[in-house]
Amino acid sequence: MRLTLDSLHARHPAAPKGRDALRGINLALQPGEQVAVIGPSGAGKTTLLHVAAAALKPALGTLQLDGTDPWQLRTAALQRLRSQLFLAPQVPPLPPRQRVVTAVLAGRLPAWGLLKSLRSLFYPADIGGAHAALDRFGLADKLFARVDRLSGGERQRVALARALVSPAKLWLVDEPLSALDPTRAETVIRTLTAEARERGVTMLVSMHQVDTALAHFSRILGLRDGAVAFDLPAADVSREHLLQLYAQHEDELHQPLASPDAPAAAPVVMHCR
Ligand SMILES: Nc1ncnc2c1ncn2[C@@H]1O[C@H](COP(=O)(O)OP(=O)(O)OP(=O)(O)O)[C@@H](O)[C@H]1O
Repeated sequence: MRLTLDSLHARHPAAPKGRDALRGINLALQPGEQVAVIGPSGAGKTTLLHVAAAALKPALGTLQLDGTDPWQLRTAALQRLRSQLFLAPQVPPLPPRQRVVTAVLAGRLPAWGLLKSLRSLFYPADIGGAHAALDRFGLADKLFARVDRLSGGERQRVALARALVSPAKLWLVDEPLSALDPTRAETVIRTLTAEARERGVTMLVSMHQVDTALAHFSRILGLRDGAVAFDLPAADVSREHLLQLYAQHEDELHQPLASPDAPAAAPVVMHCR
């Protein structure tokens, strides 16, 4: 799916009279493109994903999905378009007593009719599909576990497994690694990018892990104060770009950037006694 934002402004719904959280964003993603959004806390990353998912109406400017402005559509057409969008929030709102299999198959609901969807709540309709999706995120053994018995990181991965069973053509993923340890985070981001590539899905992912974003995405969007600070191939993002993007928020750069002039770290010497 092609995603286009043109001179777009948006406000947080809880602050309708406040300052715009997004200010004059111009952005275009081609079908199948994968872009990481980085920037300090409060930069507008989550707001951008919500606007792109047609969950938050722009205050000014336009959003287009495959050339259509969703906010010009009638309700039924808007619902159809939304079924092609998958928004994975940072904290997935999973019903606590639900089984994991049902939570994953909720991703399939837009492709099913009402009757099949209701039936699947009691008799999961595609257990094999849910199992395969969970397996990609190392959670196959949790298929019948209750959601409230999962850790925060496991819940986050269940929410991502939903994307794999959904019919969506645009994935908007908000900080998918925030509850994961570094090794797990590496596996998850590899899986997510590979699956999106295989399906030809367009993907916009917000991240705080700058080094992971640079390693796994070919295009990086730097957001600061609701505006695009840079939109560059990952290979062109320099230390200076990152220092400017995170100025006064240096603590948010998970791994402090080594100065190019700094001497290489001394090798660790282990002494045997
Ligand atoms: N609950 C809220 N009530 C009012 N305004 C909010 C709220 N949440 C966010 N905002 C406004 O929207 C702006 C953008 O917030 P947003 O959540 O999009 O940023 P973010 O880059 O995703 O931050 P983080 O990395 O901390 O999740 C904030 O700077 C703030 O002005």
